Amino acid sequence: MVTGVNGTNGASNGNGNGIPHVNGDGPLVHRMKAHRKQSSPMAPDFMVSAPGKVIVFGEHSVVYGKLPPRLLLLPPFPCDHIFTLRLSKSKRTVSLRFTDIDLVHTWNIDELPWSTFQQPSKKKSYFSLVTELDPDLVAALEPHVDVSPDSPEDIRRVHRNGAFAFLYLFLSLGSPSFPGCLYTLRSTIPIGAGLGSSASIAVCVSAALLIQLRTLSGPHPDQPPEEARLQIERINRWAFVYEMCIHGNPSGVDNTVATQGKAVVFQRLDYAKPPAVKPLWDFPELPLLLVDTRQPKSTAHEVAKVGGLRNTHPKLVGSILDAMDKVASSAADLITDEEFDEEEEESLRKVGELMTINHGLLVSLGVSHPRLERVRELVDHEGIGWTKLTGAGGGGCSITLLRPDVPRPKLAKLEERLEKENYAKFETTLGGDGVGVLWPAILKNGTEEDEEGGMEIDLEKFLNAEGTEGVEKLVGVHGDGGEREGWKFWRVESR
Ligand SMILES: Nc1ncnc2c1ncn2[C@@H]1O[C@H](COP(=O)(O)OP(=O)(O)OP(=O)(O)O)[C@@H](O)[C@H]1O
Ligand SMILES: C[C@@](O)(CCO)CC(=O)[O-]
Repeated sequence: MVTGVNGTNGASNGNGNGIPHVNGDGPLVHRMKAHRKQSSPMAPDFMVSAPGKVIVFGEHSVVYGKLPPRLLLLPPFPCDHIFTLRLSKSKRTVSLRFTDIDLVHTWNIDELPWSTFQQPSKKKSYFSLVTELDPDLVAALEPHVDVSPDSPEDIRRVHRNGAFAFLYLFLSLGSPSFPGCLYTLRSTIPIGAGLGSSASIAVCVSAALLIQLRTLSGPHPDQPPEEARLQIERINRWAFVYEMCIHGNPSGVDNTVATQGKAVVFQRLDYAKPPAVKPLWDFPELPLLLVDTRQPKSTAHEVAKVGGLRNTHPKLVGSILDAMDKVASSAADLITDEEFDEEEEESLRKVGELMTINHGLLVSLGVSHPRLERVRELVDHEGIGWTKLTGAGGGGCSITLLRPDVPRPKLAKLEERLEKENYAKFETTLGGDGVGVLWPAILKNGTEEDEEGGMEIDLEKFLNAEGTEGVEKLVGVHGDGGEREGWKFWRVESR
């Protein structure tokens, strides 16, 4: 949930503990449980967080919407965190601070191409379903997105993408009277590792802007599930637009799972309609080892590569994509079968075999990488599980389903080998919450300040937190003892 802290604008009720009035969904009254101290001038309005994801089956084939395209996903922690700080009304600037990629840029709000975005034929509403980027809007942003012209080409391109995606949403949703703002992001998800870092940011930016527009009333404890679902849908629609700016032709699966959380089966049959998303409440706790090759890759590049191969060999690639769909649907049937038991060798072996087949098909599409093949080789050599790449491939991460009886020394040997060869291993909690809001940005995080209502997370603390661990410790959604008091989530359904 999003929280208004500053009290300098309409989003706050004057005490800093109010929630904005809501367009369409009726007003929401929510009071902070804890007594609040005076806000510091560095305090942000609110924080938004969204998780990354692990694709267990169906990457790439999902882009082509085959029947039945089914994809199993698990969103893991860690999370992204976006922070927004509202400046004084007299400041007519919008600033973006993407610290992980050293992108800091400020635009003068009055110099942005509002006239193009506000034309009646172009203007979108906060609930619009946008399925392609408008070339006129893209062209209008062109003079504003080359924010690091003196940087090396690769950095320049990443900064350009970030600036472009942010401005596309900012100008589509905002208006020339939008107040001056600073958006600061720190992420605990490795970039370009196949764990959905871009989708997580897409969801954070979308949620933050929609909250600022006061188009979302939640999350709040008494929210009816239909209302929560509608709001999640709005966030997801605009997150998809952000993903289109970064990736060109995304399926929408990454932003969907980052918005909704949990494990889901995702289907996109028709791009003109929202995707069908089925949460899997009882997704088994599979013993997965997640390994990062530390080989950077680009989803846009890998998706374009498969597209090129499909154009050259339409029938052949078509049948490979069909086979991948069949693997994904077989896995969905298997895992949701009453007989499935994640502690039993037979059940795990069947899922493992499907992973091996899925990986082989991905290899045939050319989206593996020697460092991914090396992980598979090491795991196969020790005979301790089944491995596949996850996400777009071309580097990034692999997942290994471990056999139930793997002797500890064998696993330790593998981990030692991986470390020597510069791989990173992830411990993750899978199937967690989706987008969350901290409003106001006050959190009980195990310090003495908890007794006084919690610690106010100001921008300085946020920027100075050391590394991923520091960010997690300061503002992480989950503290050591479970969910942190403060963060709120849209609950789309109960079991
Ligand atoms: N922490 C971050 N700060 C700013 N931009 C980021 C950050 N993380 C990712 N991005 C944006 O997302 C792009 C990487 O997205 P990409 O889809 O290639 O990787 P991914 O989302 O981690 O992987 P996958 O799509 O396979 O899950 C970067 O080039 C950058 O534009
Ligand atoms: C490769 C892909 O299927 C998953 C990337 O995480 C692309 C997409 O679905 O947009």
